[in-house]
Amino acid sequence: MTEPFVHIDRVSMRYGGVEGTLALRDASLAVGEGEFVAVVGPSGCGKSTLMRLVTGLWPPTEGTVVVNGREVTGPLSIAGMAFQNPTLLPWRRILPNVMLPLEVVRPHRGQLRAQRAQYERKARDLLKMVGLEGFEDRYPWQLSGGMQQRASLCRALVHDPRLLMLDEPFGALDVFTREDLWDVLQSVWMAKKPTVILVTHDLKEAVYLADRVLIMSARPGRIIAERRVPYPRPRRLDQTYEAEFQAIVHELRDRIAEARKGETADAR
Ligand SMILES: Nc1ncnc2c1ncn2[C@@H]1O[C@H](COP(=O)(O)OP(=O)(O)OP(=O)(O)O)[C@@H](O)[C@H]1O
Repeated sequence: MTEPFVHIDRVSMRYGGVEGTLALRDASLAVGEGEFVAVVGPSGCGKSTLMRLVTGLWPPTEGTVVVNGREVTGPLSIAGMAFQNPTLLPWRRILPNVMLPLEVVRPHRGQLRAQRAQYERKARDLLKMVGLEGFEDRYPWQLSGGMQQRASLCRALVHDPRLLMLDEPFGALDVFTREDLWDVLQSVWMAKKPTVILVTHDLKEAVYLADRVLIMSARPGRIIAERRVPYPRPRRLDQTYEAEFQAIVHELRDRIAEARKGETADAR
């Protein structure tokens, strides 16, 4: 088997010193290059913690995280990220907010001055794709929460990251916007094939988007099971109403319910 693009190997994470909260224990996970995985599990089981370790925002207490053949020891520049709360800079208009990674991430930051028009076109195309054409010159506070979230997604994608880390990016959106953005994400994935790790509470979303759904135990979290999703792409929203699709969603729900029962004496 080829090396996984993301390899989390027996990682534990304790916040706040030896007496602190054990968020992950002995968690392992391998994701192939270009694969789309979703991570689901009971609330508080350590999903966001897992994301922070992969992106290098926190170091693990034990174990290793390797991305693209290198151990992660600090913030990862090849990753695009989007979270549940849009984190746009309030003093910047939408277009420069979306273009921010191009100012920060190599090799783009060295090329930005020479290729500004091209980069700007790309940012505008993404904004158009998510339905924000005409809002490029607005400030974040002039947009609804859902619109800000779309802009955040554009910012996560603008530098064509090889790794896309999405932590509940659609959690706060209404169902129609959410489903629109699933298809935006699906199209981007089909076009560019980034490796994607998506944390979500929405099991339908997980099954619709991922190649593989990973199920975490209750805290201290680790991956306890996985479910492959057999459908070729592009997937269509009407498939989500089919019996087989719904059976997969139910199977995941049952497994998470079981994981919650194991919630635990074990949590320290
Ligand atoms: N910065 C922190 N300091 C201390 N404890 C933390 C910190 N971040 C998370 N925790 C604790 O670690 C555990 C796992 O949190 P985490 O946010 O990773 O879970 P989650 O699965 O993403 O939760 P949810 O499903 O509710 O979003 C929780 O008990 C949480 O309180």
